[in-house]
Amino acid sequence: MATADTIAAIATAPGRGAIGLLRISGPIALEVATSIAGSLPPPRQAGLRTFRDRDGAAIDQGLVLVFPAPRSYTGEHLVELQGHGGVVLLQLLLEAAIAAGARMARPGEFSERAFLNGRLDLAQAEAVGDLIDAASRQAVVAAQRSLEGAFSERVTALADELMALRAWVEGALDFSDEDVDWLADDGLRTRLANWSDSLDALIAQVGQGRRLREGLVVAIVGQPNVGKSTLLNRLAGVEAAIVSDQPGTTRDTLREHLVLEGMPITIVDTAGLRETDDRIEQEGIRRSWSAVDKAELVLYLVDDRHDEHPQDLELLARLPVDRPRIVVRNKCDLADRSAQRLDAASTGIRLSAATGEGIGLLTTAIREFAGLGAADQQGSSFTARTRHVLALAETRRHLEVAMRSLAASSAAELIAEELRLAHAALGEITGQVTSEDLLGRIFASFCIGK
Ligand SMILES: Nc1nc2c(c(=O)[nH]1)N(C=O)[C@@H](CNc1ccc(C(=O)N[C@@H](CCC(=O)O)C(=O)O)cc1)CN2
Ligand SMILES: Nc1nc2c(ncn2[C@@H]2O[C@H](COP(=O)(O)OP(=O)(O)OP(=O)(O)O)[C@@H](O)[C@H]2O)c(=O)[nH]1
Ligand SMILES: [Mg+2]
Repeated sequence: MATADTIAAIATAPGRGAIGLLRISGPIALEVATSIAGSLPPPRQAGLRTFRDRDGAAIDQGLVLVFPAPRSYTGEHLVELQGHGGVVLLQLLLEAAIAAGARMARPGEFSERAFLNGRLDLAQAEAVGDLIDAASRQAVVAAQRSLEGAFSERVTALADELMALRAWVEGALDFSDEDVDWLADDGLRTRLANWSDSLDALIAQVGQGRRLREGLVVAIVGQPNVGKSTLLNRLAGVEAAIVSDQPGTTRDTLREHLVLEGMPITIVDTAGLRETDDRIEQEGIRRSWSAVDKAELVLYLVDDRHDEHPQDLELLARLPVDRPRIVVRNKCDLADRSAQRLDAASTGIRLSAATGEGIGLLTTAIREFAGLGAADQQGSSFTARTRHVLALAETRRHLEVAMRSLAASSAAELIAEELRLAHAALGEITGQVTSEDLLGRIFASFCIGK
């Protein structure tokens, strides 16, 4: 694929640094670099050169690295000028490259070219972005697995199998005159069912990968004074929220971003839920319910000393029915153990936000909810994005229609069409099937120079 433009960008983070990198890619990259560095070292060997700005003034001494097409990151001629990390200096280098015929690269344009030239598929290119954004060691390891192709391989394997199934069904179409009832054969049904199982396994894994990347929003709610703000502070490890023994302390919702055993999560502390005449507190409580609406998981806090409080049962019933929740029985340090009340029967996780006792149980429960399992099972996943989750869901929908049509002995045309659509949805993940619009959206979120 020929790209007419030669692009240039500063590839190191903005601001001063030890080293700064100008990246140039495209048909005249070597000429552009020569005009700045005077001469080029042999391919893939660093050479020390004096860099000159557009007016010919020597401005830096740096290393030059040449990757002739097609063995480069982008698949095009690519040159790196590795200078000192000065803000003005790098700007002058960029201007010199532009004066020599390059243009400024758009964000992600190097990776986009790598994709267009077949050096990376789309899921791998996205993994480059995920790697840069990774907020935990686990997310780094997962993104690296996607970058090396672990996710793409699974998608491609599924797509290849689906291709074979489509050939089967389309074969039935071709021979429909001959009264051979290919589709009545149980073989197709079995293979579709098996394929569906593999798809489900991938969907589960991709759900975990998305969590690693995009995190989880968790709201802490409950009656006043049960210790919601104390729990937020405990999980965040800082005194983010005001704590007091006065019910109704928290008014505004308070958000803390944290990484819980490798998983990015946003915890929202809320105003305690109760009937009140105080206008400000009423507004706070309205915000609590709105936080519940936005949360993927609700931690419903109760005071462990109070047996099934009618108010709590009523409030729990007011949570949206499909909203996942964990009942947390706080202040277990104060609860009377000798009484052996309903402990065995009562549900929920017992902990003390004040002392930290039992917090590990909560962390584990949150991880399990997110589908991430115990912390020691790390590294079996890869990163994935909402886009991938949606594409797999679309694949699944078409597959279901196809399977239902098959069971109902519908026309082979119908089944073939649904399988074709399933295949197309799957192909969007690796970029076998794409639109300009999709590419634009994906690469625009990258850094300049990436
Ligand atoms: N200086 C520098 N460091 C960097 C990068 C870079 O572009 N420049 N990278 C930027 O992402 C990452 C490394 N990833 C890279 C991936 C592929 C190729 C590349 O040139 N591939 C060619 C040749 C491979 C080879 O030398 O054997 C190819 O695949 O054909 C370069 C860097 C991180 N570190
Ligand atoms: N002993 C003990 N005290 C706790 C525990 N958690 C919270 N407290 C105390 O309970 C009181 C209320 O705590 P908060 O965290 O402010 O309660 P809240 O649920 O945020 O209350 P509102 O903001 O009013 O809704 C404070 O005095 C805390 O120190 C706990 O686990 N054990
Ligand atoms: Mg509070």
